[in-house]
Amino acid sequence: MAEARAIGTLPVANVQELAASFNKSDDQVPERYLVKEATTDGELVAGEDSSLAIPVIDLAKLLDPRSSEEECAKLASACHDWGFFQLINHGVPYEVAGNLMNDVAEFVKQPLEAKKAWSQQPGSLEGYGQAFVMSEDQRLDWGDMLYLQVQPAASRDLRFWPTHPASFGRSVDVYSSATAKLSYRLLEFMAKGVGAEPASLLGVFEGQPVGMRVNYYPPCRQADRVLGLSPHTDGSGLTMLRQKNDDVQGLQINKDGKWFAVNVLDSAFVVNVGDVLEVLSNGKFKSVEHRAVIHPNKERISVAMFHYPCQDLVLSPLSEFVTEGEKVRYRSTSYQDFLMQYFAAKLDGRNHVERLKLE
Ligand SMILES: O=C(O)CCC(=O)C(=O)O
Ligand SMILES: [Fe+2]
Repeated sequence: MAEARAIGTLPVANVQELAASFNKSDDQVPERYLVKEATTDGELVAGEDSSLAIPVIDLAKLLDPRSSEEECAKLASACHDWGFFQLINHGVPYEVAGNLMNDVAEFVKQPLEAKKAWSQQPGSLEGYGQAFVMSEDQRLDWGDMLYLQVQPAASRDLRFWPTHPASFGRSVDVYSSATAKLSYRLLEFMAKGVGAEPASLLGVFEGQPVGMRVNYYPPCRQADRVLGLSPHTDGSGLTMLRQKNDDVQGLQINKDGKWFAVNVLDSAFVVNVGDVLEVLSNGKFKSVEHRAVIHPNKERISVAMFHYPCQDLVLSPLSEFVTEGEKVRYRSTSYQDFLMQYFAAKLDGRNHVERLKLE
């Protein structure tokens, strides 16, 4: 990620502060945050009915030889049809995620002046602020972020790591080691689910960088006129997300042109396929467009862990994933170039991965 660190974003107002005064006023949403169409317009499927909800995958079933094959197949179709699933029985202790979420909430609660100690610096992706703001007239998202490279430990830039609360660093360390290990297990089962040898896929990801993004979405009185995070795909391999309050919905997934709201199950990870994994799998797993919407009177905090591939990767479908007689569907590119482009543009649906498609 060294090169990616050379790119940055334009500084913009802190949304937590803005929301605090806006929500007490009678004003209209500031022009720069206004979406063209209300986020409630168009078809939105709430996902109460299980056939309309993202699939649930059970790690205990994947690990049990009696159910593994069936669950692997379910995992593979979840990654193909939805690009998303919720993972239960994942074995990451409740307190490991709980400690991180508490520390993150503690960080967010501090006054802005205190948080400024960890602000993004010009030309840097890491730190507290926003991302993907490339021009003065770009519409802005209703949220603040803290982005850090968290693994491997030697790559950490501690200038951006909050020292309040004091346990923050330790919580991130324990949590990110756990999600990294879990991501390798999942990649192995995903490969098996499509009949591919897992070794080369694992070789691309094991021991490689992990980025962490804390998303803070303040409430907004006119919630349907703003977006917390614009529609996008993730530039990673596999992303694993948890949120602080499981009762506040925010994440929505675009499937067949409809937005599906995700009801996060208690203590589950929401896992999704990123652009890199779509390409490596020759499209057998899909990097699906998603967005975050805002609640009218509740804040929401989510933490996304981005599991990246090795930095010198030539990004192209792995031969294990190109079935005999099947076409190679993506052109080959240097992963570094891909990443530079990803972080040097505004969030814009599936455009990064679409550009790599051959058909
Ligand atoms: O907050 C969410 O639910 C979505 C976050 C997300 O998509 C991201 O950080 O890339
Ligand atoms: Fe995302």
